[in-house]
Amino acid sequence: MPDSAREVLLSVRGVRKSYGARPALKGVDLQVCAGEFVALLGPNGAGKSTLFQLLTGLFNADAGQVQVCGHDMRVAPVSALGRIGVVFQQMTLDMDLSVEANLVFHARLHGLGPRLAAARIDDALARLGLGERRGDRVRELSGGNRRKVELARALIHRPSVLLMDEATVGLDPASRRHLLDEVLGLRATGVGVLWASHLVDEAEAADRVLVLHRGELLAEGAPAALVQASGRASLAEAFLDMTGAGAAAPA
Ligand SMILES: Nc1ncnc2c1ncn2[C@@H]1O[C@H](COP(=O)(O)OP(=O)(O)OP(=O)(O)O)[C@@H](O)[C@H]1O
Repeated sequence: MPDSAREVLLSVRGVRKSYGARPALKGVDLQVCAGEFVALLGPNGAGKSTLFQLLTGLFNADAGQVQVCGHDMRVAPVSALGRIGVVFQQMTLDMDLSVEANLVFHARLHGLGPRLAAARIDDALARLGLGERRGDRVRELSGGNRRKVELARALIHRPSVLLMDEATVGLDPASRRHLLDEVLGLRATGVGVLWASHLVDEAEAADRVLVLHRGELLAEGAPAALVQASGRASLAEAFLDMTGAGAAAPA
């Protein structure tokens, strides 16, 4: 369970979604609190992307409720979405625009004035070690640096909740580690993170792990607690027991 002393930033209750007759989410409940890193671990087809689409307002759930900082996604979508930053599984930068132009575009979408946008872009690029690359077209960057730019973009409006959907897919081990460490470091700023992955090692440092399988949450707890409850030696083995998935190690 989440720490009851912390503010709940993201609340999902009883969320259901089907594609035709096929259920993708069968009544999911979860919370993410301020300064918390929650790993949503699930094999392919578990329903992670469907959940993220609901959380980002791309479509509505068949039933249930999503609230961001107290704003209901159905009733007040603009307020709810304004508190969210997201990095989707598929890259969504404009490859032919520069790093800076991509960030400026997004800052304007969020209503940031030119001065504030410039200051935040300077700050983000410096922190991510991309200051020298600001004028480069995204097409010229490595996969790891593209993901860093997406992270900078997701944070430009200072969201309360950061959603990361399989954000390390296709990255080499060092780039995966850098991105994960960068996001783990956001806890100190009070941002609540929901990190979806099928890679167990990415969940090892989470405050809580949620195991999603075939549209249902099978387990929830700190990594060590899940391992202990499973009677297995590692989180990877516990996850394999629960899901039967061959997802313990990165591809
Ligand atoms: N647009 C769609 N139409 C029909 N079925 C879909 C659609 N999108 C997802 N599904 C099905 O819903 C279930 C959940 O899929 P989803 O993509 O949300 O899972 P996931 O955990 O993100 O998996 P992956 O890591 O493979 O993307 C799967 O059975 C999938 O086949």
